[in-house]
Amino acid sequence: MKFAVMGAGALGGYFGARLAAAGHSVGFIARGTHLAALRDTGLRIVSPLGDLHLDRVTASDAPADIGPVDVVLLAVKNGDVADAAKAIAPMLRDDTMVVTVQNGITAPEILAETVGQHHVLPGVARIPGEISEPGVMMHNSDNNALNFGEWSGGTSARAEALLQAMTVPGMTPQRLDDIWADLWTKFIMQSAFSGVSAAGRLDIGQIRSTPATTELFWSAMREAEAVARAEAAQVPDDVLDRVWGFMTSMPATVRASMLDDLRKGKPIEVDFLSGEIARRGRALGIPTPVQSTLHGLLRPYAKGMA
Ligand SMILES: NC(=O)C1=CN([C@@H]2O[C@H](COP(=O)(O)OP(=O)(O)OC[C@H]3O[C@@H](n4cnc5c(N)ncnc54)[C@H](OP(=O)(O)O)[C@@H]3O)[C@@H](O)[C@H]2O)C=CC1
Ligand SMILES: CC(C)(CO)C(=O)C(=O)O
Repeated sequence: MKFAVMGAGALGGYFGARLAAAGHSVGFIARGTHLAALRDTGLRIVSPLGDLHLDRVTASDAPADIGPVDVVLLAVKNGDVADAAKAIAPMLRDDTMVVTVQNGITAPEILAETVGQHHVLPGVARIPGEISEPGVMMHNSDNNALNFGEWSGGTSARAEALLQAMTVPGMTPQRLDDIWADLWTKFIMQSAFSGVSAAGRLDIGQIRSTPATTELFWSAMREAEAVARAEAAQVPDDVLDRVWGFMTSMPATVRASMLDDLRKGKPIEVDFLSGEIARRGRALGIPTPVQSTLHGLLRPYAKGMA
């Protein structure tokens, strides 16, 4: 299949590199010093699942240079989704699939407003990592899940073909019948994790080993779960235990991607995580004091400090 990665950062770089190494055609859309490094020295993945160096990649800041593709992996941060949705027009045919990976619940809707819902396959990624220096993606655990599904549920020939194409070494794709349930499950987790990790400058090990901080994390999750259920999200009855199981399975040094962004002075996704839970809670009449506090503490950094 012919892929394009819109936003070849941590996730886009990782998945795009694995797909390219397996023989797929992959065009990377990047910018700034990272694009310069991709052009000069290629893309390097440092990963417990095996390092990879692609010394030549097709990289540009202009989607027209890549042209129409079968699949666009939309891997920009939430705050860039609306602009990226407009920018990818030259890479779309009528039947191009656009897969999202953003934390939170709003990216598929924002994307669909511009490109149309029929293009969009909402996705959920569980893969801790960051761009550690231009041209280098550091993968911080062996989690590499990319779940996706059809917007309206069930399956389709195109979703099955995509699953097959993405089943390559270093990737664990899964097609789900109800991708929205997984988006909400991750949203419950990530609103709590990113808020506590970033506000407290804490990695996952510190959150797990400090009872008061563990309780804070659970309180934030309970608020997010209440909002999810009021929104009729079909999350499992034991969603919080499942999330905690995932939290305890990750290496102690993993921290939320939002903490990495905060430390780099980059924009952070707080409006799309704790802020979105608090906003929906207000609309639904559900109290969200912990999520609102996390949002308030982090909101000053939403646009970054760089
Ligand atoms: N990192 C992680 O551990 C995880 C992240 N996620 C989610 O995945 C999404 C992507 O995160 P992540 O990979 O960390 O983000 P990154 O910041 O590493 O990657 C996004 C990249 O897209 C680039 N970009 C944005 N807009 C454009 C544009 N118009 N043209 C060219 N390049 C562009 C950014 O450039 P620039 O840096 O200049 O802005 C950046 O290099 C987020 O929504 C996050 O919530 C989900 C699971 C795990
Ligand atoms: C929890 C983690 C690292 C795992 O995917 C994540 O999604 C993030 O911090 O953005």
